Parts: sequence; structure tokens; C-alpha cells
Amino acid sequence: MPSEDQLQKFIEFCRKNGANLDERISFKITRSAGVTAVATSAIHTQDPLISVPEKLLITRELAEKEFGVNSATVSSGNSNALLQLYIAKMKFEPSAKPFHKPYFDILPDTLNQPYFWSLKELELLKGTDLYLLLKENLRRIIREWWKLLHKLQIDAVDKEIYEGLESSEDFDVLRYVCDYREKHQSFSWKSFAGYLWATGIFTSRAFPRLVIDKACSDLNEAFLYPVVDLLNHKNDTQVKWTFEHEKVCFITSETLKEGDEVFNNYGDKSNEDLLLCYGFLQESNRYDRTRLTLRLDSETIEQALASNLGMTKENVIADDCAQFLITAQDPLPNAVANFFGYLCKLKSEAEVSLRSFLEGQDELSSILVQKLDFFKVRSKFSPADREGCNPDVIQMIKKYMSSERKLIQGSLEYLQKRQKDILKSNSALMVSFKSIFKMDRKFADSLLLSFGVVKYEDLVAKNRLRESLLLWIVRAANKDSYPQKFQYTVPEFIFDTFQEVSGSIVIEKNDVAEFMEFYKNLFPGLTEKIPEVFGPGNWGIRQFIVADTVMDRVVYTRKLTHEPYFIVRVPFKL
Ligand SMILES: C[S@@+](CC[C@H](N)C(=O)[O-])C[C@H]1O[C@@H](n2cnc3c(N)ncnc32)[C@H](O)[C@@H]1O
Repeated sequence: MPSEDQLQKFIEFCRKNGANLDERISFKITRSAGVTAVATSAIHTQDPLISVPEKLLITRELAEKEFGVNSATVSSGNSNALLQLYIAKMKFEPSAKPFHKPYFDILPDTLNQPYFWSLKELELLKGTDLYLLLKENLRRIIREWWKLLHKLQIDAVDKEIYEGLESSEDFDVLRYVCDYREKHQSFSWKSFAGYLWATGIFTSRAFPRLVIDKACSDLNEAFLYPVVDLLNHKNDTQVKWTFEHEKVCFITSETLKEGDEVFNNYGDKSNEDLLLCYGFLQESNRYDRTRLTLRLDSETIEQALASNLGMTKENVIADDCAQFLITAQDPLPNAVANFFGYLCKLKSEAEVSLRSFLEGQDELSSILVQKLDFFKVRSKFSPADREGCNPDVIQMIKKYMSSERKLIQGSLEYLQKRQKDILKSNSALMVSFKSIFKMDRKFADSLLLSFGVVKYEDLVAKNRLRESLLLWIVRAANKDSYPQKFQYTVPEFIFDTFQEVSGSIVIEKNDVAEFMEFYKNLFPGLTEKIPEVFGPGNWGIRQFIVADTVMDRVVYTRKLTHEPYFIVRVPFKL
């Protein structure tokens, strides 16, 4: 953080060089948000509160002049690379005496973004998306820095970081960067640490060049905007940045009272973006979002893309990787729900069916529960975890984890509600095994004799659900062989599916081997013990192999309640 003196010198320097700062704004330094602008009396105006002449801006032209090159020819990948190197030089090169020195003096030496945390602090993030992103971004920035220095024929000070990165896939970038920072009190502008600092300054303070250059075609190109970059962020603040009479103007539509903070608006950012780019997060951030990333084989992803699931190319971040965004507004995007329905589709199902959709929701729910558990466990820090860590960083990690948890919890709740609704609205197409158990008293009694099951719930408790389902399916297939008609109607689709499978199934030796133990445990014992239920019709092993496929096709067992439903095979309207 700058000193009060540096801050006042900077403001004076700006005023002297043509910046207009409304007299009703004053700047102070706070512990929680660094330099902060405050209204000293009520403000409600559409006139610019701050206007800054072009000569105070830090633009690519300054960097081009300093290095004698065209930025576009040396900045590969990031159009701001040369300007970032310029900022590092102006900050860390003692012999540099830039016109903008009072500005460089107020730029914070230490930044709050995770790139500048200690290794111990970073390790608390292991397993999160943030941790992966950090590593990925660092690798990208190292390469960008190295290429830039190479093109400018500048000798890099810590070559090892680039060499390490390129020589081994296991190179620990985070460790290297943290160790380097620990060992060096001050950096050379030619070091990666210096460039990383400048990148952090840029991501937390730069404005789009489009504001001052309407012809700029690169939306990522940016410049530094002294004074206005002292304003902190608040979601939804109504502000405008305009370029009038060679000055860049800051206008706020907010009505401010004396003592109110004058905020800027950095955009509708998620907490992850805020943390990575700015080093803080917003509680109850309505722009928050998290990602659900799934690694699958590329063929499945390709086929899913072509299956009208609402998935777009944006959901495919690598050949073998699909990604979906979860937000507070859209906690369960259709594309992800449909995709899971698609993943649970059987080969025998031409499209996503009601059954496969419901099963897909259960799979998705398991993944969300796992994620939730991860954050629950990982957001509890022991005194040993906290030891040596900056309490502000611990707070940020906790907030990040709790915001992730909130989003996942929201998604899970939405999913459970939606699943309930689907079960309710499709009740005419399904019958629960529980209701069959209640209707088929003879069958239920036979289970009491064979498995000691008194009530339906015991089937789950005694782990006899699958056997009971298979037995009932075979009984249903044999319905016409009983001397007395059942007192209820066996749903036709179950009977028909059995006939269909029985007519087409090819039974292999290993299918028989797989079922042998199950079968021998039950038969001929059951037929001898309860012939009125397990006698009529065909109770051979083949019937059970068929029943098993019938189960795959028409039974959905709800994970939450362990309750199996027989479901008519219908496409699910996505
Ligand atoms: C454009 S600068 C704003 C000026 C900054 N306060 C300073 O000291 O120079 C952006 C930085 O300000 C801080 N900041 C901005 N908005 C904040 C907020 N709402 N809460 C906490 N810190 C904030 C973060 O450190 C961020 O990286």
C-alpha cells in the first residue's frame, strides 16, 4: 500500500497535469481495500467526477517508445505483454525516471491475488478449480514473458523457471514462484517475478483501450487509467467511462451521501474471476458461477453434441472434456441435465428416455454431493493449517469455498425439486415396486417365508430388493399360467418388454455362469417351499437372465429413496 504522502503527491501530480477531480471526493487508505475514494459531501450529478488527460494514461505507445518496437510484433498471445513489461521496468528499474513516477510509486508492492500467496496458503486450495486455473495461468504467463524477452533480445534474470517448465511436465510452477519470491526482497524488471507483478497490476487496474480508441479491434487491449483506478468495485454500480475533449471521464449515476464510498464497476464477475484478477471477492455475488467439468471419451462428447441436448461447442473445452456453468440464476442448465440423461441412455434406447433422464439426474446428483462434501471438508482449517498463513488469505479462501458450496447446494436443491416434479407429472407412466408389493399380497407373503421380510422397507434393509424385483418380473411374465388370476393388473409394458427381450436375447455361457449362484440359492427351494407362487409357468434360469435385461430397460431406482419404479419406455421431452 502507498503511504499517505505518496498518495497526496500523486493526486497533486495529476491535478498539475490537467486532471480534474471533483472537490467532493477524497482518497484515503484503508486496511481492507487499500486506497478508497469517499464522498465528502452529497453527490448526484451526470457530470464527470474525474477526468484525466491523455498524457497521464499509461498506454502501449509509451511501451513502444521505451523498447523501440511495435507492440503487435512482440506481444504474442497477450496484446498487453509489452505494456506489462514496461510497467515492470518503470517500477523495478532504479535508473528509470518516468514522467509518471508518482503513479508508479502508489502502485501496491504486494498484491492480493492468489499468484502472490505463500505456498502453504495455496496448498489449502488443492483440489479446487481455482488451484488448477492458477497453475494453468502461471504456465501461460511464463511462456508469454519468455517469448517477449526473447523477441526483445533481453536477457531474462531467472531463466530457470522457463527451462524448468519446458523440461518437465512435473515442474511445480507454484513452488518455484513462491520460493523465488521468498528468496528475493526486490526483483529485477527482467525477472519473471517482476513481470508477474506487472500482470497482477494489469489484471486488477487496466481499462479497455476501446474507451480511448474506438478503432481498436482487440477487445483485450488495455491501458492504465490513473486516479480512476483508485476506485474500488461494487456490483451493479452505474458508471460510465467516456472520452471527451482528449480526457477520459468517469461518470457515476449513483446518488452518494456524505461519507459514501465512490465505487467503480469492474464488470459482472464471478468470485473466482474477482479473486484471480483482483484478489478479493463479493459476498452474495449474484454474478457468481462455478463449473462442472467432466472428462469423458471424445466420441461420447461428439455424439452428445450432435444429439440436440442443448449443448454447444462452448461446453466442449477439450476433445475429452465437457464443461457446464452453474450460476445462481441458472442452477441446473438444461444442457447438463440433458447430457446426463444422454449418458445413461441404453444402447436399446434410441433417444433419452424418461428412465434414462431420471437415472442421469441421480448420477449428476451424486457428483454434486461429492463436490459439496469436498468443500465441506476442505473449508475447515485446523490451527496447524492456519499457522503461518495470512488471516486475510484464510478468510478469502473460506469465502471462496463457501461461495462454491452455495452454488452447488443451489444446483442440488433445484435438481431434487425438478426430479420430484418429473416423477409427479409422469406418475401415469410409472408404477412403484412398493405399490406392487402392497397389491400382490401373495408375493409379499412369499418373501416373508423366503427372506424373512415383513414389510417393504425390510427389502432395502436386508438388501433383497434386486432379488425380489427379479422374482416378481418372472412372476409377472408367468401371469397367465396361474390357476387364479392376479387381483391386480400387471402393467402391460412390463409383460411386453419381457416378451420382447425373451424373443431377441442371445444368452451366452458367461451370462448363465453369472446367474448360477443367484439361481441355485433360490431354486428349486422356492418352488418346493411356496409352489403356489414359484411353481406355475417357467422359473428356469433363462427367465432370470431375461428379467435382468427387463430391469435395465424399465426399472429406475431412485437413489435418494432406494425406491424402484417400473417406467413405460417413452422418450423424455428435453
Ligand atoms: C483498481 S484497484 C482499486 C484501488 C485499490 N484499492 C488500491 O489500493 O490501489 C483494484 C484493487 O482494489 C481492491 N479492491 C477493489 N474493490 C474492492 C472491494 N470491493 N473489496 C476489497 N478490495 C477491493 C483489490 O485489491 C483490487 O485488486
